[in-house]
Amino acid sequence: MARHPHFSVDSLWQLQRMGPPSLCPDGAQAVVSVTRHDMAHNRSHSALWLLSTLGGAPRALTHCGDKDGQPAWSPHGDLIAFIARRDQQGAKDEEPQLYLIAPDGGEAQRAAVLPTGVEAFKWFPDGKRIAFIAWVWPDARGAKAQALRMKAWRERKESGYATSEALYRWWDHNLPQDRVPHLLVLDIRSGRVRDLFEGTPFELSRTELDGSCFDISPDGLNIAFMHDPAPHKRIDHCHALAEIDLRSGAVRTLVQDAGWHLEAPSYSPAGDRIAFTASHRGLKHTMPRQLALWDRETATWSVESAQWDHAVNVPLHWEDDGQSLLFTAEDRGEQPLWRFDLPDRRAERVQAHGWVSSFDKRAGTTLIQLESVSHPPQAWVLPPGEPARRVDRFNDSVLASHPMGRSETHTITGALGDGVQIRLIYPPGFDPSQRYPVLHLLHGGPHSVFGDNWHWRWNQHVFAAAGYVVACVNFHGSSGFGYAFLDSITHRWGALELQDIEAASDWLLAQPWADPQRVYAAGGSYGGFLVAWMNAQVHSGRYAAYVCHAGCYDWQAMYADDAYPWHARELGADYWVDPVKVAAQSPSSFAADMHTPTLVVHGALDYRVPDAQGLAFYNTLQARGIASRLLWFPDENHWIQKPRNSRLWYQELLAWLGTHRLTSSTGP
Ligand SMILES: CSCC[C@H](NC=O)C(=O)N[C@@H](Cc1ccccc1)C(=O)O
Repeated sequence: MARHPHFSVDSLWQLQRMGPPSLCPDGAQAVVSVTRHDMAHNRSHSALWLLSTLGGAPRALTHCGDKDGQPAWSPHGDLIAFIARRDQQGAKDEEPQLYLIAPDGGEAQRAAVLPTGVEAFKWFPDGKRIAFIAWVWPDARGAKAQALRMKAWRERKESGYATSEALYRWWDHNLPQDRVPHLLVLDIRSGRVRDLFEGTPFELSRTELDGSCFDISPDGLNIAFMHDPAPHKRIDHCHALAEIDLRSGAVRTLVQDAGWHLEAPSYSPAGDRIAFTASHRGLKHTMPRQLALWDRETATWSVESAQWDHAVNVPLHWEDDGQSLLFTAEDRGEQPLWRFDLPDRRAERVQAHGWVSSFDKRAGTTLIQLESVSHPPQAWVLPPGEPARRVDRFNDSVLASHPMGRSETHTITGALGDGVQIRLIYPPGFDPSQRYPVLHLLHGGPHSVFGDNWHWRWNQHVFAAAGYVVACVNFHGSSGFGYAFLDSITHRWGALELQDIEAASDWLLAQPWADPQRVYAAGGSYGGFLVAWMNAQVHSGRYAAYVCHAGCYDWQAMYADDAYPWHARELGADYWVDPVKVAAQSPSSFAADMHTPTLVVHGALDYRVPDAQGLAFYNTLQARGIASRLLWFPDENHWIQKPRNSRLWYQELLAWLGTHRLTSSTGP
């Protein structure tokens, strides 16, 4: 029998990545964007595909585009709109544009030429108009004036960026200089565009610019949106909900409360209520998103899920009867789809197990994208009263020909005597009578999780197939284990997490298969902070080597990041108020105690954890004569996203780990 090669970074990049689905009105088909990668040419290509929920084979819908994304089926089913940057009809798009295509064939047509491009959009219920988000110059009136400003901007010879804003960059890009995100409406037949915020001080959230930041009422007469009501925008401001009357253009505030951050408005089927998420930032920065409702008749709002210890994800999807809502929410390393029943304020799982990354529901048909630690998102239809049925086959042959090891979870006793979950991923053909190296992968956030979900960047199976038992500890501060667990690390970053990781290492080292000379830890961002922290806090000879990817090293210097207004709420103080408290949580303060070989990785375009953090850490290790290596990418951000850079990343990590083991002189 032929032996299949193990899963590797090359097999990872052979897998196709499916975007969120949009169902047609009768639920018989869904459209998705599917991205394929070309390792040889270091390129990616996205096209639209149709999936039948009734049993037919998937069908490619677009062929000419290169980056066709965010498809949405029109309310009458006759068209699919999507966003693309194309070279067609004698014009090359300078900015992403809206395209329309008939689901049964033909090629897509540009819906209009939108000078400032389009970020996200939604169909009006009449199927004749589309509301979309674009970054516009607020002082320029009309499409012609915007086009002139855009042309002048593109042709300028200076590259300097000048701003007086507090919020001017986000993750990996500068926000467009002097432009703000507005909501516009395109009339498809006439091509006319109206800027709903023109001449007003309103703008959408500068950082959460997707279709969930606004919603169109079922009668098409109003649009509800979230926005920062303060004139000087900051990421730590609480957002309010407002509604614009499309006939008069008048905007009225629906809910505004300095303590509550409000997001993702969604009209009920009758339009009489708006569901949204609310988190009480006035109390704590870490407060979870709860489900809330605004009532038109009484003009009052209420939190509906206060007694349910889960953080509600967006989007919120109303069931047709207006009595319940669908959304996803994490639960102990899973992320099921839930139905929240409004009359008795109770949540029940719609999908029993696993990790639902996105979903849609039309005409009684529910389509979910279900992933696990061992496969990327797959499309499943959930027929009422019947077992779930898979409706795509995108990656089956690649996965079938690259066997993976099994995975399981254990609960150990961690800091404060609490139960802490470890997810283990074993090498293929794992034999417990043999010895294996152990690799901790530490997640970022800190308020996120290594759940039963697929990872493109920290793919556990690539490491497991190279021979490591991979251990993912969901340390204190992780999401999905209740609010007390999530908030327990606030103002003392590093302390409890380290106890959990160390307890997990004790547990792992007690297993007969664990090689005590080959225990490693690697992590990105907050996970990178943790490995830098471990390097100073854990005694020599415990871990053979570390990998610190985009790690936070010095919380004072981290003020160069785009999230600086959040620091004090997590660390307990700003550095000028209590420098000792901030320094006590910074790995840089303990550089003299570091001793373990470390690979430092950083991308120069990372604005969340600027690369000066990684460079300072690496230079310190070099200056101190500790074995270290730097992998620096001039063209990557917080994440390594290009196929060839990703391959180099995995190769460097595996080579680094492979060359380090403890000897009798170094430990254990
Ligand atoms: C809680 S503040 C950090 C927010 C954020 N969380 C979402 O992932 C984040 O970017 N975390 C970084 C690490 C970091 C922590 C604090 C300030 C800047 C960056 C991560 O991705 O781990």
